[in-house]
Amino acid sequence: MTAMIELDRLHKTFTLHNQGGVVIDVLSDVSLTVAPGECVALTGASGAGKSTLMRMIYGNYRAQSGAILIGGVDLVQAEPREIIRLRREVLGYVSQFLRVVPRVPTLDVVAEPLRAVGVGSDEARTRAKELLAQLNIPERLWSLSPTTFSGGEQQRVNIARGFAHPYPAMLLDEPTASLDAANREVVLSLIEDAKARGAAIIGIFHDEAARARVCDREIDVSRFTPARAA
Ligand SMILES: Nc1ncnc2c1ncn2[C@@H]1O[C@H](COP(=O)(O)OP(=O)(O)OP(=O)(O)O)[C@@H](O)[C@H]1O
Repeated sequence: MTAMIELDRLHKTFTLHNQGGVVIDVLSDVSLTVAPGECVALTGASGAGKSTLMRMIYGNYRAQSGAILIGGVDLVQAEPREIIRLRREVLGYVSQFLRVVPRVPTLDVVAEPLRAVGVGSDEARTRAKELLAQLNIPERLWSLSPTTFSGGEQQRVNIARGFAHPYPAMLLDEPTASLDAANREVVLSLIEDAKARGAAIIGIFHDEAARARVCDREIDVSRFTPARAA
């Protein structure tokens, strides 16, 4: 099957302009493919480069060389406009933290990614309600902005939002961290559903049991870490 996500000989350095222009070699020669329906876990010690790699795949960090193909579009070469389109239609990102927009009701926060791809208001809200109910957000909170919600409630709203649109490619950054057992189970089944409909997923999971259950392969990112001078 053709890959949905394909990383080809990526190289990433950071230049510390405020520290004498020191160049840190973080990742080199990263090649990796993820097929539709497959979930790959990034592992490796703290500082190995897992978050850096995720941020590169989402287009937040620019690679020095190599290619990041998402559904055939190379993010390394793409114009900002193209990256925005890709994030809206193709590439989802779910972190543990919600970026709260003040005054927008929770229901609309969750429905928004669907509205953005042209889904009608009623259908988008129906899907949002379904996800909020699944993630045990009490109905009395749906019309309120999540600004004042607890950390756990915000995390679950963020997950609902992240899974509203069926992205063909998804990046998951610790999606089960600090959830209770029941909600963790809901998130794992959302991931399984996404795989079943053909999503290609890359994730960071410190939760080993979660990783073992939903991931098909593990990639230890330290294999891409250039030997660093002491
Ligand atoms: N913006 C940045 N500027 C300079 N160096 C950075 C930057 N971001 C990350 N690094 C360096 O890149 C290396 C990899 O960091 P990264 O956060 O990707 O690791 P990680 O594997 O996600 O670690 P953890 O499991 O602790 O989150 C570290 O040595 C870090 O200091």
